[in-house]
Amino acid sequence: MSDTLRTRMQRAVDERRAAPLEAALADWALRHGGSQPVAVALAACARAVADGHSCLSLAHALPAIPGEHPFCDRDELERALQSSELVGAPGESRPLIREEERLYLHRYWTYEARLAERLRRLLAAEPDRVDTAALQPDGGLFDYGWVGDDETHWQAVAAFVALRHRFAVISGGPGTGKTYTVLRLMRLLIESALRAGEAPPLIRMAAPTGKAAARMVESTRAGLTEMPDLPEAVRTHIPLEAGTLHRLIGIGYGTTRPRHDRDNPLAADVVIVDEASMVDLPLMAKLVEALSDQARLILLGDRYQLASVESGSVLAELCSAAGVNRFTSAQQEAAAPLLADPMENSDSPLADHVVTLQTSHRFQADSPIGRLAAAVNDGDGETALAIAADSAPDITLNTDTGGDSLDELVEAAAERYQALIDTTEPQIALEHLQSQCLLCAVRHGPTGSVTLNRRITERLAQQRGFDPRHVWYHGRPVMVTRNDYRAGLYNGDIGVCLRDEEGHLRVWFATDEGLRAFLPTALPDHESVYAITVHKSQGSEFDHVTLVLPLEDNKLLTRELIYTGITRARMTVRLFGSGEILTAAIQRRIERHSGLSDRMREASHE
Ligand SMILES: Nc1ncnc2c1ncn2[C@@H]1O[C@H](COP(=O)(O)OP(=O)(O)OP(=O)(O)O)[C@@H](O)[C@H]1O
Repeated sequence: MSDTLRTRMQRAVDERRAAPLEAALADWALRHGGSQPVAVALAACARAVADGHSCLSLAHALPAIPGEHPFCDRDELERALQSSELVGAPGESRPLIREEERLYLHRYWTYEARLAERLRRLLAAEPDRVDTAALQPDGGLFDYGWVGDDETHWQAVAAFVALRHRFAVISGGPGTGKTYTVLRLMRLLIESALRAGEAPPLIRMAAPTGKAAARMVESTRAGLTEMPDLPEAVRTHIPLEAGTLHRLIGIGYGTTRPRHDRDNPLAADVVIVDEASMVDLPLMAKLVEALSDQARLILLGDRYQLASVESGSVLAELCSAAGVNRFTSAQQEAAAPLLADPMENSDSPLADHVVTLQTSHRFQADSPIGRLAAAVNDGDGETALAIAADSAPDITLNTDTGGDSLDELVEAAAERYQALIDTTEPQIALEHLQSQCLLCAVRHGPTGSVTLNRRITERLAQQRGFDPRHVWYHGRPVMVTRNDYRAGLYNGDIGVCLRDEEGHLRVWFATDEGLRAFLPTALPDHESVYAITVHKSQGSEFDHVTLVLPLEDNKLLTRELIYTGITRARMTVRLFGSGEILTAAIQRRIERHSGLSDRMREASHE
């Protein structure tokens, strides 16, 4: 019998329905006394994690060998789980943990439980008294020019929330002023310590990727130039450095155990994390464990963006448990001078910690891209299509995705990328790359990034007479796909290969230290970047974006993916895909199973 299961699992691996790890885990379970349903459940848990879930939700589906029907019925599964030595209750040390309708790999149960426990402690800390005077119009810190008399200045409220609590989330789309808010918040924290004769807080900034960290520094510097009245005594305590979260908590190459944890906490009074939507469950759990007891954690990000490719969507879950700008009555009272309208009462313990900024200061409020993004977030495919069809030149919609149309897309892209071949100036080539991008919803298939990269390379080679089989050529744009701290190149960095006067090929990047050239052989992992996936584009912005949808609907096409793709554009968006596929995508939400929201809800009943 067991051999049958092993054979079936192996067949699933051979047919690429299952990963080798799933078969290995099922085999391990059988060898360690697990029954067949338990072996299949263990493999299914590993698969759930690989698919981005924190656990296997038994309420959604019974465990199955991928591509087959559930392995057994619910009763048989219950009996198997209850009688197995491999399955334990929360807190037990067993490979699988059963908690209500959720089945976890032990490690993921621990991440989730510890994250929730630390967050609950942060939430339970006595709120600080905040003098709202500095945040009001007369305080002079926040520009009230754009806010109507009967409107709430949500940036000021976000600063209030982060000053009042040890844990705060400031969510907002591109240009909604997250950096603007955080700079003023840092100023208030530093000034209040200096006034009290205390040491100013040690503030550390970090982001999930090196590139996002570099952008954080860039925005902070730019924001500081807009604060000419900032006293020098305060300015010197505002950090002008940011690193990856891995680096912050001391996770090195080849280890997943951080140097900083409960026993060796981080030296930081305030930790500010940007692009927090990209932080997965294990990393978020390690981050909160590394905080000292008195530290303040501020997460910045966009609740509507795609989550990390790894398991968990912590930011989105915390935000959705909090709702959009609703406070408990106690907090409404404390924030009353800042709130224009009475708001709906919330009884979620998270509500007081989350503020959503909704006004972009980079685009006009009623810009077509802003309206399209809002319709996508509302799941309103019909309105999204109407905006897309009627907003040229900001947005254009190409619903004819036939072969000719795809050929034209490749042809037009190749035409534009000729500019990289026509220049020998790295600055000009890099600016050109910042100005436009072809974003693909998927990696494989006729409209996937792999195919489009290949086709554009071939077309350029034909037009410009080079051999497309040569990996390196003058004008090749590349994206780094792995951090290389020594080289100072990070996952997501985009560079361009140019031939210098002596005829040598060098790859140029705009880094913190200005333009730098690398030997092609010295680059960390990388790939051509005429077209990239929406996932890879997170944290980047371009003037002009073409978002290419697949020709067939697919469960990975979600509202979050479409939103992330279109909000990468600063000026224009071209949508390439059928109306049906676009609306189907807008209606589909990323669904990730986890127990985090339930655990946080429990906090209110403690
Ligand atoms: N209240 C405001 N009054 C005037 N200008 C503002 C205000 N808020 C933000 N801005 C300006 O809008 C621009 C975008 O703000 P900021 O960089 O803080 O946004 P962000 O949310 O951090 O954006 P991103 O997510 O793209 O990094 C900046 O130039 C900033 O100075």
